[in-house]
Amino acid sequence: MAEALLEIKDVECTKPKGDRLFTNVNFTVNEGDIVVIQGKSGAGKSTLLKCLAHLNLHSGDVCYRGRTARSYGIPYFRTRVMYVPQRASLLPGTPRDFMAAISLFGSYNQKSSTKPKGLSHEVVELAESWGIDEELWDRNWSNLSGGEMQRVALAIAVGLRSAEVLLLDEPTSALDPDSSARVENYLKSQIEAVDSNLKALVWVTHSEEQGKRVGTRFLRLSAGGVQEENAHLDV
Ligand SMILES: Nc1ncnc2c1ncn2[C@@H]1O[C@H](COP(=O)(O)OP(=O)(O)OP(=O)(O)O)[C@@H](O)[C@H]1O
Repeated sequence: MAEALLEIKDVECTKPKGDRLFTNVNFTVNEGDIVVIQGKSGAGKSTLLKCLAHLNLHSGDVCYRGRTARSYGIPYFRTRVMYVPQRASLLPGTPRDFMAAISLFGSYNQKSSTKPKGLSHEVVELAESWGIDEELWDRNWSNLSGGEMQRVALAIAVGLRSAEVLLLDEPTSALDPDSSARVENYLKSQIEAVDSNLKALVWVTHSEEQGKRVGTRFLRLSAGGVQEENAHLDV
């Protein structure tokens, strides 16, 4: 049986005003999984991803390879279980600044002999293969289009090769169908490749078609928790 990468146990989250958003969220993410999460608008899908990355207050446990985030140290944990936001426009500075900052966590794959400095080129090349000109790395995030932001943020998340699980929040919502297909195919190929650092994806999407194309498992989030379905859900 595949090793559990993430175990989510009794996760519950309340809104800032105290109303409960969701409770009783339990599921496991295994190597090779592309877990598609769907649910009504406002159900808390983005919030759930942030809880999994320890970016949002919650109760319950999220264990990565059998250990809590605190036992690893939260910054390190976040480089292994990495949240990729739908919009990176609120980040300060440029994508190049951001990549340098997260490289400083020293979280690149310890098994690899490649240092973060060398990885930068790989990240830029990956983004280039998705149509991102190198000039964009030195523009402020706020001056990139939505689709450019998404591709740059994804290229950093994948190309740094520190993450084993990516938490993808509608990662291609601003992309045209061709760009979206390129990103989907690349991510799927990474999960299928035996030598890839990337082992699983948790993917929030509103697109039924995209869910069918990428998903290996399907969860629906509601206030009472997540429901796993054998086949793709109709939204
Ligand atoms: N910082 C915040 N302050 C107050 N309320 C918030 C905050 N963040 C999220 N919410 C509320 O929590 C609920 C869940 O939001 P969330 O973005 O997680 O839902 P979602 O399922 O991802 O929605 P969508 O499908 O529309 O993107 C919404 O009612 C939202 O207004």
